[in-house]
Amino acid sequence: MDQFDVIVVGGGPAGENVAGRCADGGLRVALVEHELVGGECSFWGCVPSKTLIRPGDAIAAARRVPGASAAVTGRLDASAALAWRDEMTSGWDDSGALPWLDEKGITLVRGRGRLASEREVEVETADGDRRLRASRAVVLAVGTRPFLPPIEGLRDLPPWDNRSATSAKEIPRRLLVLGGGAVGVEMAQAFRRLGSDEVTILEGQDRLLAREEPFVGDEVRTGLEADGITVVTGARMTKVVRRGVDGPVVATLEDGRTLEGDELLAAVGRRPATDDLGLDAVGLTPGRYVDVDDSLRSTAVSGDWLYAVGDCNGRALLTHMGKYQARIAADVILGKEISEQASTNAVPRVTFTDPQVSAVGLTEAEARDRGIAVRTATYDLGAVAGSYVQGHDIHGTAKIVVDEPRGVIVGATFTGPDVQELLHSATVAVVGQVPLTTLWHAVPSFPTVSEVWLRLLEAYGI
Ligand SMILES: Cc1cc2nc3c(=O)[nH]c(=O)nc-3n(C[C@H](O)[C@H](O)[C@H](O)COP(=O)(O)OP(=O)(O)OC[C@H]3O[C@@H](n4cnc5c(N)ncnc54)[C@H](O)[C@@H]3O)c2cc1C
Ligand SMILES: NC(=O)c1ccc[n+]([C@@H]2O[C@H](COP(=O)([O-])OP(=O)(O)OC[C@H]3O[C@@H](n4cnc5c(N)ncnc54)[C@H](O)[C@@H]3O)[C@@H](O)[C@H]2O)c1
Repeated sequence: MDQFDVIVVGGGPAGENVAGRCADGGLRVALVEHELVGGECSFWGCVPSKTLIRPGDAIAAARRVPGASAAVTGRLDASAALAWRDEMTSGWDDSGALPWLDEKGITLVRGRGRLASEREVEVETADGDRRLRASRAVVLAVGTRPFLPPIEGLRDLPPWDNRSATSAKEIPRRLLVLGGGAVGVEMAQAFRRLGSDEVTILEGQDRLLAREEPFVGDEVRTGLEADGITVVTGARMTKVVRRGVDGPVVATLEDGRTLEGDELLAAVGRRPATDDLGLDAVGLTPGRYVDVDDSLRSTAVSGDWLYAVGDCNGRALLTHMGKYQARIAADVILGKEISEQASTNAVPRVTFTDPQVSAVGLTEAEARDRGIAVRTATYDLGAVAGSYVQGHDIHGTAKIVVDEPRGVIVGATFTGPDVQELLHSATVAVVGQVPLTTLWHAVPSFPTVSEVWLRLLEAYGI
């Protein structure tokens, strides 16, 4: 039996961070990973998707600038974009991540890990099974896998998932996208701009990105349609079939309409990768998210030894949130008094479409559901001087959701080009619970898009 202080199962961003911080704190750490160290984010999620989005985004940005637009004459070079994606994923090779583990003294155990009993993990390695024992903690950081809805014929296609989309070697001429959430809208626009002639998104809800403020879905839809993408909302696919071995995919909707494409990307959410993790050996239910408290400890396993961080606890399926939870969990394991706060009140999120969407904290509807006495302010992001000097056709919206009795912001949303960089100012305001009367003295520079803060406060009545 191999003895460690801490065993981390899953080497994605959350697992790497908890392992690194525990090792920095002087603990002996084993990191168990059965595919690539770096996880979904580095190889089939954030990194390749943002790389595929960037070329089209850069061209769109140049086209908005008089003078620069004249220089955009040719077509986007899709094969160079795919080659850059290959470079950014190191050709799906994780050897670049390994020296870091060595430097920290972390033992990498390659293989599939399973909980065997309290504090024990069995790993199926290429050289046979290995049993590891942790004196302090076992941390689950196994992430998620794509969810496939039970639609007739869907599994048999087979459909593209996030892995096939982000590692695509060719741009399909016609792409159907099932699901208008983050993966669906980002990949739809990326492929359209990389050269797909026809892209259609089918979303079951009445609008895209339905968990965000309602104007978000409307503005993203307008942006996608301006690119020539067809958006179908409030519709259900009942059946799908591929004609012949390599023929087109034909999807039938509930109302009898049919949609045709060369590939179908299923982007309808995720499920926890916990079905084959030995959860039953410690009294938990396989296939479910691992419920944790604010120390990131399992709420259902006694003895304070089992933790879950990142996607697999279902709190916030985002890399930066998994890494944040990892830092908190490591500190708890190291004996510090600290607890997770951001996942319930202050999750920052960016959807990298054009227009971009960035938001933090609660939407107006969520705040009202929580019984907060809310007042909001909204401002046209294109109407500030910082936007004019960016070029023509800079559109977007900024909205703050204010807890009126307390005079603090509990949520903020921005749409428009490059609003990703506005987000952290809002996150600081939400997490710091900065009174609006204090924010009034945080003067945004002229001419920056951040001046929208000033306009929002004026619109609120400060
Ligand atoms: C297309 C796409 C784009 C995305 N873009 C963004 C973005 O721009 N920004 C953002 O914040 N988030 C983004 N996300 C979400 C982000 O990828 C996840 O939130 C993040 O990867 C979660 O990190 P994790 O460490 O919890 O899990 P993962 O990254 O899924 O890593 C889990 C690791 O555990 C390993 N593992 C699983 N089971 C076992 C086992 N039994 N034994 C050993 N190893 C195991 C897996 O091989 C994997 O390496 C995107 C997701 C997708 C699909
Ligand atoms: N930029 C980013 O940060 C980024 C990018 C991509 C993914 N992600 C993360 O990855 C996770 C997974 O993304 P996702 O887009 O797969 O899931 P999601 O939950 O964000 O969106 C899924 C969408 O599919 C729709 N849907 C569900 N079933 C359907 C059906 N049968 N027919 C039609 N539509 C259906 C839902 O209404 C929803 O709009 C997200 O939670 C997100 O946090 C983040």
